[in-house]
Amino acid sequence: MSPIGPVDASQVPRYNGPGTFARLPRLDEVTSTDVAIVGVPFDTGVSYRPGARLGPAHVRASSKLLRPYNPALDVSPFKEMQVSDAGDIACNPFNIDEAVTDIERGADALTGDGTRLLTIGGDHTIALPLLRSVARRHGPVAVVHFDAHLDTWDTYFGASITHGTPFRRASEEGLIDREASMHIGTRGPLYSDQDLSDDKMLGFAAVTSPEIEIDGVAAAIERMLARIGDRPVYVSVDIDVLDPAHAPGTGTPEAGGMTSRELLRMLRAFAGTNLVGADIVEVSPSYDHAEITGIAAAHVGYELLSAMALPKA
Ligand SMILES: N=C(N)NCCCC(=O)O
Ligand SMILES: [Zn+2]
Ligand SMILES: [Zn+2]
Repeated sequence: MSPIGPVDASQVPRYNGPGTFARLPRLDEVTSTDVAIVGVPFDTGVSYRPGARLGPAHVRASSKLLRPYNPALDVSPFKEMQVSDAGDIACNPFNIDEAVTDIERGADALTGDGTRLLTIGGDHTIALPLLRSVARRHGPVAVVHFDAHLDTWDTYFGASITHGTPFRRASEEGLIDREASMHIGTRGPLYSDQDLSDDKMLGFAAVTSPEIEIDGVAAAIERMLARIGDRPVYVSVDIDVLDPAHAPGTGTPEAGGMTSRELLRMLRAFAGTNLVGADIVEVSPSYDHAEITGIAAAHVGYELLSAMALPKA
């Protein structure tokens, strides 16, 4: 049976429903799914501007213009595999520990049959329970983390699970492959130079935003692919990796970031890799204008799905 694709925009105008990502079918409308899109509307872990709990609905609404064929990778992702929208994981907004358990259980329930997840957040806290779930299936994974921030800080106000700490916890818990994980696009002021030495100890390499400017995207892709090799890879995209000009709708914006064109090109390089899951986080719609950030996030999702649709090299 061939996959059920998106609603045809030549038959039903794209501003009509449904409200699923890319107008794809809902999970309960398909018999099985290869990839599920799932929202995690959680933002109790933020340290500055809130609002990412409204990210999943915003990114879905901004994804209506996506078309079925991706010329950059010569693939029709929704023909190659069944992709469906699983709705949102309900998680406790008042208790971070409980929310993290809710998210991990929700992810486990969706992936028990081998389904891969593309998660729309939510703040970056959610990467921790998502990685716990992924590592249970695949063992420690190569994490490629696109972000202005390291997110390997230790605690904020004594709290160990926040949006600034998921990758330190993931490294401590053995969820990531310390030989193969890296940040892309990091930049901006830190608390001290110890942030960088701690980060290295935790197993992360980095291609910083200034390095991308100086050496170019091709060199960044080369370093990224060399680092991950043929390991199972999990991609986490904090939308604030983009310059605020390309993604104003986010909670902790930092000047001097990547363009959306550079980011989409880097994501296409995951075609042929063993991409076991991905998330897009930190879209905060109340700071967005003209859906700039929502549209960027929707295209990020589309390129990740396209890469997932192509066979492993
Ligand atoms: N946007 C994410 N994920 N983290 C930013 C944390 C920055 C800070 O509070 O210092
Ligand atoms: Zn960030
Ligand atoms: Zn982050």
